Amino acid sequence: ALLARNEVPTRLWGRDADALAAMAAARRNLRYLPDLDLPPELTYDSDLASVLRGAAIVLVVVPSHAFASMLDQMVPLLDPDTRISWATKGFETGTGRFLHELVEEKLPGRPAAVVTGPSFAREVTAGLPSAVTVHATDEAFGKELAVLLHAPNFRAYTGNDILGAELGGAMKNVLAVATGVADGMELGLNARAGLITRGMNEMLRLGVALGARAETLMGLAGLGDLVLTCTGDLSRNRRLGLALGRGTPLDDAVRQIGQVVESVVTADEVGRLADFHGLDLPIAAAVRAVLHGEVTPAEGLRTLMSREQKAEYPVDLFPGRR
Ligand SMILES: NC(=O)C1=CN([C@@H]2O[C@H](COP(=O)(O)OP(=O)(O)OC[C@H]3O[C@@H](n4cnc5c(N)ncnc54)[C@H](OP(=O)(O)O)[C@@H]3O)[C@@H](O)[C@H]2O)C=CC1
Ligand SMILES: O=C(CO)COP(=O)(O)O
Repeated sequence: ALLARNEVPTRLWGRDADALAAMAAARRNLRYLPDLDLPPELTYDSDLASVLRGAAIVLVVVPSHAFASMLDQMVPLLDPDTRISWATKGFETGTGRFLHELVEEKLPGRPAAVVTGPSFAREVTAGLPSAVTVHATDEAFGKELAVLLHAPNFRAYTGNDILGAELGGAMKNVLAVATGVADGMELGLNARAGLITRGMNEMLRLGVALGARAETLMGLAGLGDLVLTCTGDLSRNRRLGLALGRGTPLDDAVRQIGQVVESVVTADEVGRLADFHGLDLPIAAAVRAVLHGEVTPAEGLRTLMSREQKAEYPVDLFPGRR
């Protein structure tokens, strides 16, 4: 909708031809955003080959668990000079691989970019002010995509730390569950701020271990999206936490939300990455244990609160930088 409003010729593909036809007729996304008008310039096509033919840029926004299979469907159909971008937040399910690693494996050398940052789809579609960031493997492509997205009420920044940008967007979903649980248990505003800040500490420590830049994680892709998702009730991941904190079983909570809740798979992948790098990330681990039903939210909280006292940053994250 944003691109079409910017007069960028935009074709929307989806796997459900009937849903697309209904969207085209109503000019509304009847299932997910039924009350918001979509721009008349947006076109719809359920044939993947025809929608990809001649496309200058593809923007993939399927859930992370579907990203690899979506790429596999697209690769044989893509023109050689089509550039690829995504707004998906998460890792390859089961391996902890970053999505840019999948793109590089399946489309080696192809310019690639992630669009990420604090941006609830509902608010962007409604034209409310938002700011995101575009991190790309190719500087010219990142700038071009940011220009296409940039609008009077939509700021698109650029960067070249694709790993950091992806990590921030994936990890904030797990941390949003933690703050949601605390709020669902009515633990108060101090608990919420403490969890957001100590969650940021976990994002920074994992990010630095993986080679991300701290600035990326302190920017829109990390802190910005963390604050949004931990505090905004439009967040599905926060709402999952709220429901768990109030005692709703996981399956019921996911069913009631009725959309993708990325943390359910991302929590495992964050655990996998943390283990691989020998890192102790207690909030992310507690979320994972709650999601697996290994502990109740109350037990998870007790474990977090009874950890040993220590320095806020026991290890210097940036040795030599003062
Ligand atoms: N919503 C938001 O505010 C934001 C979301 N994101 C990220 O975007 C991604 C998608 O989120 P969102 O759109 O909100 O999720 P939704 O659950 O609202 O929609 C997911 C869409 O992906 C489709 N889909 C699911 N599996 C497949 C598949 N295997 N092949 C093709 N299409 C598939 C679904 O189709 P169907 O309807 O037929 O099930 C649906 O249209 C996530 O990674 C999320 O973190 C990023 C920024 C903001
Ligand atoms: O990523 C988002 C906003 O930036 C959407 O968050 P949820 O997936 O938690 O709804």
